[in-house]
Amino acid sequence: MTTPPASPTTTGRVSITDVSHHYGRHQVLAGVSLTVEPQEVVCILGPSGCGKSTLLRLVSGLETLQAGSIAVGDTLLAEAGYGLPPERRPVGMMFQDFALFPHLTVAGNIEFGQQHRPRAERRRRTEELLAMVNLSDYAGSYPHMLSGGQQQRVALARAMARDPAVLLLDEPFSALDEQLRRSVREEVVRLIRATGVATLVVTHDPEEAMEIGSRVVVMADGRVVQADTPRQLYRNPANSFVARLFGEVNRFEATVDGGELATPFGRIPAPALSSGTRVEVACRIEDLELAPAKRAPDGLRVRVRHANFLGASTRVCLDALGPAGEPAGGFRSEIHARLPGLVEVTPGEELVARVEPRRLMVFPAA
Ligand SMILES: Nc1ncnc2c1ncn2[C@@H]1O[C@H](COP(=O)(O)OP(=O)(O)OP(=O)(O)O)[C@@H](O)[C@H]1O
Repeated sequence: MTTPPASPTTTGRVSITDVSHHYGRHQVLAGVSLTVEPQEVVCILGPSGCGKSTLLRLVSGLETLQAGSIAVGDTLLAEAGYGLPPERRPVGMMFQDFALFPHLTVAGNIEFGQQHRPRAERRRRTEELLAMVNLSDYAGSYPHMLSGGQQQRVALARAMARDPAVLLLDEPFSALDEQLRRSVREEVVRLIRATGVATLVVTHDPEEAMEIGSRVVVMADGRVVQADTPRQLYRNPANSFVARLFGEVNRFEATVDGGELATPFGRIPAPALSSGTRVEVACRIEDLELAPAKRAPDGLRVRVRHANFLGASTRVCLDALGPAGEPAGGFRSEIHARLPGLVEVTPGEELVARVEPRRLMVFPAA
């Protein structure tokens, strides 16, 4: 007999507090804390091996918690030495490969895990979920008869079948081809938001994280590096790693001198840093403006190496020049700009590059 969920009414904020985890002597999570509010979709973003899936497995109960605590509202799911069994946690999980049962129909897949419910109620809930994911006509079909996007929606309905307070999605769209991914992603996120369940999505795709997460938790080496809105992560990254995760940047070295930094794009104030501090100055390549040298006396002199038209934008590769037109020293001389639409430039052409000072990002030197 299957045990019922902790409580069908369990709800509230998901709190992951100071969670650490080792596999043998290999530490994969080191003091991770994060929260997800009801109705919030939070993405966990980070490179392969940084511990994202392990964190989801700890929340679902597939892995035993070694340190820290995990709770939903007032219900403790796990702490060191204690863990609710997975089937009693108010958690729904959807995996990268959908993991549908091939021998069960669509309705059978969605009914699975609802054994604690009386038969009539199970049927009713399955019908509701089929309608929610727009697959009522496919109740008797088998998974192999459905498209990738339809299978994904069945997997979502199955994850929702026990009315979870928390939905965990592990790389949910990576098995879909590029064309399908965007439309399925929009549809699934719309459905999730409509249900109002607190949702954690693991991805290694920054664009996907920005598109679906109201907040994004960036992880590296088992730690949270920054947890913020997509806009903050893009405009105010905590360090150079986060800056580069969300797009290409030009990076320069600089040294603080009398409360100011001399950058290739002019001097900027750095009142909080003492003289002699070495820093990295970075700017997004789309924040660079290019102008003909004659019309713009101020700025960084650059010479076009080559340009690539990419449809929505043109990416221009440039050499930074010193005041007398020689290749500039003191920082990497190759820089890039991404300009909207088609931009006609000629290799060898000299231009002036400018960046609004507020768009320059300053980080500790690596
Ligand atoms: N059951 C296990 N036993 C031993 N080591 C494991 C186990 N599961 C994961 N690891 C290791 O722990 C680290 C973190 O794995 P995890 O799957 O959590 O990372 P991830 O960020 O989800 O990576 P990916 O994006 O590649 O899925 C990796 O180095 C992995 O090899």
